[in-house]
Amino acid sequence: MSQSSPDFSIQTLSFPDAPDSPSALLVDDRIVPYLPLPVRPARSTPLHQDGKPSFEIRPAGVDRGLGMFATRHIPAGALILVEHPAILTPAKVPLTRDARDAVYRDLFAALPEHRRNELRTMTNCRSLDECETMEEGIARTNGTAVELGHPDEIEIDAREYGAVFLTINRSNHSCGPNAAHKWDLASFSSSLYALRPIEPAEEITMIYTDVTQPRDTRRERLLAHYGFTCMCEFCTLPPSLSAESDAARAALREWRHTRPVFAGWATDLCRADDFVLKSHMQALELIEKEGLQGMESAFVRDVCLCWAVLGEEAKFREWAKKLERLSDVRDVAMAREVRGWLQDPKGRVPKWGWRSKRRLQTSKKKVLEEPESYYSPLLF
Ligand SMILES: C[S@@+](CC[C@H](N)C(=O)[O-])C[C@H]1O[C@@H](n2cnc3c(N)ncnc32)[C@H](O)[C@@H]1O
Repeated sequence: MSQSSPDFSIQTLSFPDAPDSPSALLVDDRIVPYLPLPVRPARSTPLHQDGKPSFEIRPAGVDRGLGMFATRHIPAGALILVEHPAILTPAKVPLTRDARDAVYRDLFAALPEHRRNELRTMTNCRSLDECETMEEGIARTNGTAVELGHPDEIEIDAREYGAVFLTINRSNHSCGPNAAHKWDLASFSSSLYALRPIEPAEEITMIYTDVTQPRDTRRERLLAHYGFTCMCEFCTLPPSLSAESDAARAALREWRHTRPVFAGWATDLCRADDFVLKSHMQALELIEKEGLQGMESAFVRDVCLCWAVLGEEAKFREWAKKLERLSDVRDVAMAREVRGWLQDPKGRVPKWGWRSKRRLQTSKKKVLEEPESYYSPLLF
Protein backbone atom coordinates (compact mmCIF):
# COMPACT_ATOMS: atom_id res chain seq x y z
CA MET A 1 0.00 0.00 0.00
CA SER A 2 1.34 3.48 -0.81
CA GLN A 3 -0.06 6.67 0.70
CA SER A 4 -1.19 9.11 -2.01
CA SER A 5 -2.82 11.84 0.04
CA PRO A 6 -4.03 12.26 3.61
CA ASP A 7 -7.55 11.17 2.63
CA PHE A 8 -7.05 8.65 -0.14
CA SER A 9 -4.89 5.61 -0.41
CA ILE A 10 -4.13 3.03 -3.03
CA GLN A 11 -5.07 -0.49 -2.04
CA THR A 12 -4.80 -3.72 -3.97
CA LEU A 13 -7.28 -6.55 -3.62
CA SER A 14 -6.52 -10.11 -4.70
CA PHE A 15 -9.10 -12.73 -5.48
CA PRO A 16 -8.90 -16.46 -4.76
CA ASP A 17 -10.85 -17.20 -7.96
CA ALA A 18 -8.54 -15.01 -10.14
CA PRO A 19 -5.16 -14.83 -8.35
CA ASP A 20 -3.38 -13.23 -11.37
CA SER A 21 -5.96 -10.47 -11.76
CA PRO A 22 -5.94 -8.18 -8.70
CA SER A 23 -7.77 -4.84 -8.53
CA ALA A 24 -6.05 -1.55 -7.72
CA LEU A 25 -8.30 0.83 -5.79
CA LEU A 26 -8.04 4.50 -5.04
CA VAL A 27 -10.16 4.72 -1.91
CA ASP A 28 -11.26 7.25 0.61
CA ASP A 29 -9.76 6.14 3.93
CA ARG A 30 -13.24 6.01 5.51
CA ILE A 31 -14.15 3.22 3.09
CA VAL A 32 -11.12 1.01 3.81
CA PRO A 33 -12.68 -0.77 6.85
CA TYR A 34 -15.66 -1.68 4.65
CA LEU A 35 -13.69 -3.42 1.92
CA PRO A 36 -14.91 -7.03 1.77
CA LEU A 37 -12.07 -8.95 3.37
CA PRO A 38 -11.85 -11.81 2.80
CA VAL A 39 -13.50 -11.43 -0.61
CA ARG A 40 -16.28 -13.98 -1.15
CA PRO A 41 -15.72 -16.17 -4.24
CA ALA A 42 -17.55 -14.77 -7.26
CA ARG A 43 -20.26 -16.79 -8.98
CA SER A 44 -18.55 -18.72 -11.76
CA THR A 45 -19.25 -17.80 -15.36
CA PRO A 46 -20.89 -20.60 -17.33
CA LEU A 47 -18.63 -21.65 -20.19
CA HIS A 48 -19.57 -23.12 -23.52
CA GLN A 49 -19.25 -26.91 -23.88
CA ASP A 50 -15.87 -26.57 -25.63
CA GLY A 51 -14.56 -24.38 -22.83
CA LYS A 52 -15.05 -21.08 -24.67
CA PRO A 53 -17.05 -18.11 -23.40
CA SER A 54 -20.31 -17.12 -25.09
CA PHE A 55 -18.79 -13.91 -26.51
CA GLU A 56 -15.76 -12.52 -28.28
CA ILE A 57 -14.21 -9.05 -28.41
CA ARG A 58 -13.67 -7.75 -31.93
CA PRO A 59 -13.89 -4.55 -34.00
CA ALA A 60 -17.43 -3.21 -33.90
CA GLY A 61 -17.41 -1.10 -37.07
CA VAL A 62 -16.50 2.40 -38.17
CA ASP A 63 -15.94 4.78 -35.22
CA ARG A 64 -17.10 2.23 -32.65
CA GLY A 65 -13.74 0.74 -31.65
CA LEU A 66 -13.95 -2.76 -30.22
CA GLY A 67 -17.17 -4.36 -29.10
CA MET A 68 -18.47 -7.54 -27.50
CA PHE A 69 -20.27 -10.07 -29.74
CA ALA A 70 -22.19 -13.25 -28.96
CA THR A 71 -20.60 -16.44 -30.30
CA ARG A 72 -23.71 -18.53 -29.62
CA HIS A 73 -27.32 -18.14 -28.63
CA ILE A 74 -27.60 -16.57 -25.13
CA PRO A 75 -31.02 -16.98 -23.49
CA ALA A 76 -32.74 -14.10 -21.66
CA GLY A 77 -31.51 -13.79 -18.09
CA ALA A 78 -28.36 -15.90 -18.73
CA LEU A 79 -25.07 -15.02 -17.12
CA ILE A 80 -22.52 -13.93 -19.74
CA LEU A 81 -19.51 -13.06 -17.63
CA VAL A 82 -18.42 -12.41 -14.04
CA GLU A 83 -15.46 -10.06 -13.66
CA HIS A 84 -13.43 -8.24 -11.00
CA PRO A 85 -12.55 -4.62 -11.87
CA ALA A 86 -9.00 -3.73 -12.86
CA ILE A 87 -9.23 -0.34 -11.15
CA LEU A 88 -11.69 1.53 -9.00
CA THR A 89 -11.68 5.28 -8.42
CA PRO A 90 -13.98 7.65 -6.50
CA ALA A 91 -16.73 9.34 -8.54
CA LYS A 92 -15.31 12.65 -7.29
CA VAL A 93 -11.63 13.05 -6.55
CA PRO A 94 -11.20 16.32 -4.63
CA LEU A 95 -7.50 16.72 -5.39
CA THR A 96 -5.55 19.34 -7.27
CA ARG A 97 -4.80 18.53 -10.90
CA ASP A 98 -1.14 17.73 -10.23
CA ALA A 99 -1.98 15.48 -7.30
CA ARG A 100 -4.63 13.76 -9.40
CA ASP A 101 -2.24 13.06 -12.26
CA ALA A 102 0.23 11.42 -9.86
CA VAL A 103 -2.46 9.41 -8.12
CA TYR A 104 -3.82 7.92 -11.36
CA ARG A 105 -0.31 7.00 -12.49
CA ASP A 106 0.37 5.33 -9.12
CA LEU A 107 -2.88 3.46 -9.42
CA PHE A 108 -1.94 1.96 -12.79
CA ALA A 109 1.54 1.18 -11.48
CA ALA A 110 -0.01 -0.87 -8.64
CA LEU A 111 -1.29 -3.44 -11.17
CA PRO A 112 0.75 -6.35 -12.53
CA GLU A 113 2.25 -5.51 -15.92
CA HIS A 114 -0.08 -7.67 -18.04
CA ARG A 115 -3.16 -6.10 -16.49
CA ARG A 116 -1.74 -2.58 -16.72
CA ASN A 117 -0.89 -3.09 -20.41
CA GLU A 118 -4.41 -4.31 -21.19
CA LEU A 119 -5.91 -1.39 -19.28
CA ARG A 120 -3.86 1.01 -21.38
CA THR A 121 -5.59 -0.29 -24.53
CA MET A 122 -9.02 0.80 -23.23
CA THR A 123 -10.72 3.82 -24.81
CA ASN A 124 -9.91 7.34 -23.62
CA CYS A 125 -12.46 9.82 -24.95
CA ARG A 126 -11.49 12.67 -22.59
CA SER A 127 -9.82 15.78 -23.92
CA LEU A 128 -6.53 16.97 -22.47
CA ASP A 129 -8.42 19.85 -20.87
CA GLU A 130 -10.56 17.41 -18.89
CA CYS A 131 -7.89 14.83 -18.04
CA GLU A 132 -4.24 15.56 -18.50
CA THR A 133 -3.15 11.94 -18.19
CA MET A 134 -4.14 8.97 -20.31
CA GLU A 135 -4.66 7.02 -17.04
CA GLU A 136 -7.32 9.40 -15.74
CA GLY A 137 -8.95 9.55 -19.19
CA ILE A 138 -9.27 5.76 -19.29
CA ALA A 139 -10.62 5.64 -15.73
CA ARG A 140 -13.23 8.29 -16.51
CA THR A 141 -14.26 7.00 -19.96
CA ASN A 142 -14.80 3.45 -18.75
CA GLY A 143 -15.74 3.89 -15.08
CA THR A 144 -19.06 2.20 -14.32
CA ALA A 145 -20.95 3.28 -11.21
CA VAL A 146 -20.59 0.97 -8.21
CA GLU A 147 -21.12 1.49 -4.47
CA LEU A 148 -18.78 0.72 -1.59
CA GLY A 149 -19.24 1.06 2.16
CA HIS A 150 -22.40 0.80 4.19
CA PRO A 151 -25.42 3.02 3.38
CA ASP A 152 -26.27 3.60 7.08
CA GLU A 153 -22.77 4.60 8.03
CA ILE A 154 -21.13 6.44 5.13
CA GLU A 155 -22.70 9.29 3.18
CA ILE A 156 -23.54 8.63 -0.46
CA ASP A 157 -20.86 10.96 -1.90
CA ALA A 158 -18.14 8.90 -0.26
CA ARG A 159 -19.64 5.59 -1.41
CA GLU A 160 -19.83 6.29 -5.16
CA TYR A 161 -17.05 4.82 -7.28
CA GLY A 162 -16.28 4.10 -10.92
CA ALA A 163 -15.03 0.58 -11.69
CA VAL A 164 -13.19 -0.30 -14.90
CA PHE A 165 -13.60 -3.87 -16.14
CA LEU A 166 -11.24 -5.03 -18.89
CA THR A 167 -13.89 -7.10 -20.65
CA ILE A 168 -17.32 -5.81 -19.59
CA ASN A 169 -16.27 -2.28 -20.55
CA ARG A 170 -15.68 -3.39 -24.14
CA SER A 171 -19.42 -3.51 -24.62
CA ASN A 172 -20.75 -0.51 -26.49
CA HIS A 173 -23.86 1.54 -25.76
CA SER A 174 -27.33 1.02 -27.23
CA CYS A 175 -30.56 2.86 -26.38
CA GLY A 176 -32.24 -0.57 -26.54
CA PRO A 177 -29.55 -2.69 -24.85
CA ASN A 178 -29.61 -6.48 -24.69
CA ALA A 179 -27.41 -6.80 -21.59
CA ALA A 180 -26.81 -5.21 -18.19
CA HIS A 181 -24.47 -5.83 -15.31
CA LYS A 182 -24.95 -6.14 -11.59
CA TRP A 183 -22.32 -5.21 -9.01
CA ASP A 184 -21.80 -7.45 -5.96
CA LEU A 185 -19.69 -5.89 -3.22
CA ALA A 186 -19.11 -9.13 -1.25
CA SER A 187 -17.38 -10.83 -4.19
CA PHE A 188 -16.08 -7.50 -5.55
CA SER A 189 -17.29 -8.42 -9.02
CA SER A 190 -19.87 -7.53 -11.62
CA SER A 191 -22.04 -10.04 -13.48
CA LEU A 192 -22.98 -9.28 -17.08
CA TYR A 193 -26.29 -10.91 -18.06
CA ALA A 194 -28.67 -10.97 -21.02
CA LEU A 195 -31.83 -8.86 -20.83
CA ARG A 196 -33.40 -10.73 -23.75
CA PRO A 197 -32.30 -13.57 -26.02
CA ILE A 198 -29.09 -12.68 -27.90
CA GLU A 199 -28.35 -14.40 -31.20
CA PRO A 200 -24.91 -15.56 -32.44
CA ALA A 201 -22.87 -12.65 -33.92
CA GLU A 202 -25.23 -10.05 -32.37
CA GLU A 203 -23.40 -7.24 -30.57
CA ILE A 204 -23.79 -7.32 -26.78
CA THR A 205 -24.68 -3.82 -25.61
CA MET A 206 -25.51 -1.99 -22.42
CA ILE A 207 -26.54 1.56 -21.45
CA TYR A 208 -24.28 4.51 -20.69
CA THR A 209 -27.09 7.01 -20.05
CA ASP A 210 -30.75 7.17 -18.97
CA VAL A 211 -32.46 5.65 -22.01
CA THR A 212 -35.95 6.78 -20.97
CA GLN A 213 -34.87 10.33 -21.96
CA PRO A 214 -35.84 11.67 -25.44
CA ARG A 215 -33.49 10.91 -28.32
CA ASP A 216 -31.96 14.41 -28.48
CA THR A 217 -31.17 14.42 -24.75
CA ARG A 218 -29.63 10.95 -24.95
CA ARG A 219 -27.50 11.94 -27.90
CA GLU A 220 -26.36 15.19 -26.28
CA ARG A 221 -25.35 13.39 -23.09
CA LEU A 222 -23.53 10.60 -24.92
CA LEU A 223 -21.64 13.11 -27.03
CA ALA A 224 -20.69 15.19 -24.00
CA HIS A 225 -19.60 12.27 -21.78
CA TYR A 226 -18.36 9.65 -24.26
CA GLY A 227 -17.56 11.60 -27.41
CA PHE A 228 -19.85 9.76 -29.86
CA THR A 229 -23.13 10.38 -31.64
CA CYS A 230 -25.39 7.45 -31.03
CA MET A 231 -26.45 5.70 -34.24
CA CYS A 232 -28.40 2.89 -32.60
CA GLU A 233 -31.66 1.77 -34.23
CA PHE A 234 -33.72 4.01 -31.89
CA CYS A 235 -31.61 7.12 -32.51
CA THR A 236 -31.80 6.73 -36.28
CA LEU A 237 -35.58 6.35 -36.62
CA PRO A 238 -37.30 8.70 -39.09
CA PRO A 239 -38.77 11.82 -37.36
CA SER A 240 -42.37 10.60 -36.93
CA LEU A 241 -41.30 7.25 -35.44
CA SER A 242 -38.69 8.99 -33.33
CA ALA A 243 -41.41 11.19 -31.78
CA GLU A 244 -43.43 8.02 -31.08
CA SER A 245 -40.41 6.39 -29.44
CA ASP A 246 -39.80 9.50 -27.29
CA ALA A 247 -43.45 9.45 -26.20
CA ALA A 248 -43.29 5.73 -25.34
CA ARG A 249 -40.15 6.28 -23.26
CA ALA A 250 -41.69 9.28 -21.49
CA ALA A 251 -44.74 7.13 -20.65
CA LEU A 252 -42.50 4.38 -19.25
CA ARG A 253 -40.55 6.93 -17.22
CA GLU A 254 -43.84 8.13 -15.71
CA TRP A 255 -45.12 4.59 -15.22
CA ARG A 256 -42.25 3.87 -12.85
CA HIS A 257 -43.81 6.38 -10.43
CA THR A 258 -47.51 6.28 -11.30
CA ARG A 259 -48.30 2.69 -12.24
CA PRO A 260 -51.22 1.12 -10.34
CA VAL A 261 -49.87 -0.41 -7.16
CA PHE A 262 -50.32 -4.16 -6.87
CA ALA A 263 -50.64 -4.10 -3.06
CA GLY A 264 -53.42 -1.48 -3.17
CA TRP A 265 -55.40 -3.42 -5.80
CA ALA A 266 -54.94 -6.94 -4.39
CA THR A 267 -57.53 -6.55 -1.61
CA ASP A 268 -59.66 -3.78 -3.12
CA LEU A 269 -62.70 -5.51 -4.61
CA CYS A 270 -64.06 -2.18 -5.93
CA ARG A 271 -61.36 -2.33 -8.60
CA ALA A 272 -61.78 -4.56 -11.65
CA ASP A 273 -59.90 -7.86 -11.50
CA ASP A 274 -57.81 -6.86 -14.51
CA PHE A 275 -57.06 -3.32 -13.30
CA VAL A 276 -53.33 -3.87 -12.67
CA LEU A 277 -52.93 -6.56 -15.34
CA LYS A 278 -54.27 -4.30 -18.09
CA SER A 279 -51.99 -1.39 -17.21
CA HIS A 280 -48.91 -3.59 -16.76
CA MET A 281 -49.46 -5.49 -20.02
CA GLN A 282 -49.56 -2.14 -21.85
CA ALA A 283 -46.29 -1.13 -20.20
CA LEU A 284 -44.68 -4.46 -21.10
CA GLU A 285 -45.74 -3.99 -24.72
CA LEU A 286 -44.01 -0.58 -24.80
CA ILE A 287 -40.95 -2.04 -23.11
CA GLU A 288 -40.70 -4.75 -25.77
CA LYS A 289 -41.19 -2.25 -28.61
CA GLU A 290 -38.49 0.07 -27.27
CA GLY A 291 -36.06 -2.74 -26.39
CA LEU A 292 -36.02 -1.66 -22.73
CA GLN A 293 -36.20 -5.11 -21.10
CA GLY A 294 -34.07 -3.75 -18.27
CA MET A 295 -37.31 -2.18 -16.96
CA GLU A 296 -39.35 -5.40 -17.09
CA SER A 297 -38.90 -7.05 -13.74
CA ALA A 298 -41.09 -4.80 -11.54
CA PHE A 299 -43.97 -5.21 -14.00
CA VAL A 300 -43.44 -8.96 -14.43
CA ARG A 301 -43.37 -9.42 -10.65
CA ASP A 302 -46.71 -7.62 -10.26
CA VAL A 303 -48.30 -9.57 -13.14
CA CYS A 304 -47.16 -12.83 -11.57
CA LEU A 305 -48.62 -11.80 -8.17
CA CYS A 306 -51.89 -10.64 -9.81
CA TRP A 307 -52.42 -14.15 -11.23
CA ALA A 308 -51.66 -15.56 -7.77
CA VAL A 309 -54.27 -13.38 -6.04
CA LEU A 310 -56.73 -14.35 -8.78
CA GLY A 311 -55.87 -18.04 -8.14
CA GLU A 312 -54.98 -18.72 -11.81
CA GLU A 313 -52.27 -21.35 -11.42
CA ALA A 314 -51.30 -21.90 -15.08
CA LYS A 315 -50.90 -18.15 -15.73
CA PHE A 316 -49.10 -17.72 -12.41
CA ARG A 317 -46.58 -20.44 -13.30
CA GLU A 318 -45.96 -18.94 -16.76
CA TRP A 319 -45.14 -15.51 -15.28
CA ALA A 320 -43.29 -16.86 -12.25
CA LYS A 321 -40.91 -18.76 -14.56
CA LYS A 322 -40.28 -15.55 -16.49
CA LEU A 323 -39.65 -13.68 -13.22
CA GLU A 324 -37.27 -16.39 -12.02
CA ARG A 325 -35.28 -16.12 -15.28
CA LEU A 326 -35.14 -12.31 -15.06
CA SER A 327 -34.07 -12.36 -11.41
CA ASP A 328 -31.47 -15.09 -11.62
CA VAL A 329 -28.52 -12.66 -11.81
CA ARG A 330 -30.12 -9.34 -11.06
CA ASP A 331 -31.88 -10.23 -7.80
CA VAL A 332 -30.75 -13.54 -6.32
CA ALA A 333 -33.10 -13.28 -3.29
CA MET A 334 -36.11 -12.73 -5.56
CA ALA A 335 -35.13 -15.71 -7.76
CA ARG A 336 -34.88 -17.90 -4.64
CA GLU A 337 -38.29 -16.74 -3.42
CA VAL A 338 -39.90 -17.42 -6.81
CA ARG A 339 -38.43 -20.94 -6.90
CA GLY A 340 -40.14 -21.53 -3.53
CA TRP A 341 -43.44 -20.18 -4.90
CA LEU A 342 -43.23 -22.50 -7.90
CA GLN A 343 -42.81 -25.55 -5.64
CA ASP A 344 -46.04 -24.85 -3.78
CA PRO A 345 -47.93 -21.80 -5.10
CA LYS A 346 -51.07 -22.28 -3.00
CA GLY A 347 -49.11 -22.76 0.21
CA ARG A 348 -46.32 -20.23 -0.28
CA VAL A 349 -47.60 -17.24 -2.27
CA PRO A 350 -49.18 -14.70 0.08
CA LYS A 351 -52.94 -14.23 -0.52
CA TRP A 352 -53.16 -17.04 -3.07
CA GLY A 353 -56.62 -16.89 -4.71
CA TRP A 354 -57.83 -14.23 -2.22
CA ARG A 355 -59.82 -12.22 -4.78
CA SER A 356 -61.59 -15.19 -6.34
CA LYS A 357 -62.50 -16.58 -2.90
CA ARG A 358 -63.82 -13.23 -1.69
CA ARG A 359 -65.80 -12.66 -4.87
CA LEU A 360 -67.39 -16.10 -4.44
CA GLN A 361 -68.22 -15.44 -0.76
CA THR A 362 -69.71 -12.04 -1.60
CA SER A 363 -71.90 -13.41 -4.36
CA LYS A 364 -73.17 -16.31 -2.13
CA LYS A 365 -73.99 -13.86 0.63
CA LYS A 366 -75.90 -11.71 -1.84
CA VAL A 367 -77.96 -14.69 -3.00
CA LEU A 368 -78.89 -15.55 0.59
CA GLU A 369 -79.81 -11.99 1.48
CA GLU A 370 -81.83 -11.31 -1.68
CA PRO A 371 -83.70 -14.49 -2.64
CA GLU A 372 -86.37 -12.52 -4.48
CA SER A 373 -83.80 -11.40 -7.03
CA TYR A 374 -84.05 -14.94 -8.44
CA TYR A 375 -87.49 -14.13 -9.88
CA SER A 376 -87.59 -12.36 -13.11
CA PRO A 377 -89.72 -9.22 -12.95
CA LEU A 378 -91.10 -10.27 -16.33
CA LEU A 379 -93.19 -12.98 -14.62
CA PHE A 380 -95.29 -10.36 -12.89
C1 LIG B 1 -16.51 1.92 -22.54
S1 LIG B 1 -15.87 2.16 -24.14
C2 LIG B 1 -16.60 0.85 -25.05
C3 LIG B 1 -15.61 0.00 -25.77
C4 LIG B 1 -14.89 0.68 -26.88
N1 LIG B 1 -15.63 0.58 -28.13
C5 LIG B 1 -13.47 0.13 -27.05
O1 LIG B 1 -13.02 -0.08 -28.17
O2 LIG B 1 -12.82 -0.04 -26.02
C6 LIG B 1 -16.74 3.61 -24.59
C7 LIG B 1 -16.36 4.17 -25.92
O3 LIG B 1 -16.78 3.28 -26.96
C8 LIG B 1 -17.31 4.01 -28.07
N2 LIG B 1 -18.75 3.70 -28.16
C9 LIG B 1 -19.52 3.08 -27.25
N3 LIG B 1 -20.77 2.92 -27.69
C10 LIG B 1 -20.82 3.46 -28.91
C11 LIG B 1 -21.85 3.63 -29.87
N4 LIG B 1 -23.08 3.20 -29.66
N5 LIG B 1 -21.53 4.24 -31.04
C12 LIG B 1 -20.28 4.70 -31.28
N6 LIG B 1 -19.26 4.59 -30.38
C13 LIG B 1 -19.52 3.97 -29.23
C14 LIG B 1 -17.08 5.47 -27.75
O4 LIG B 1 -15.84 5.83 -28.26
C15 LIG B 1 -17.03 5.48 -26.23
O5 LIG B 1 -16.29 6.56 -25.72
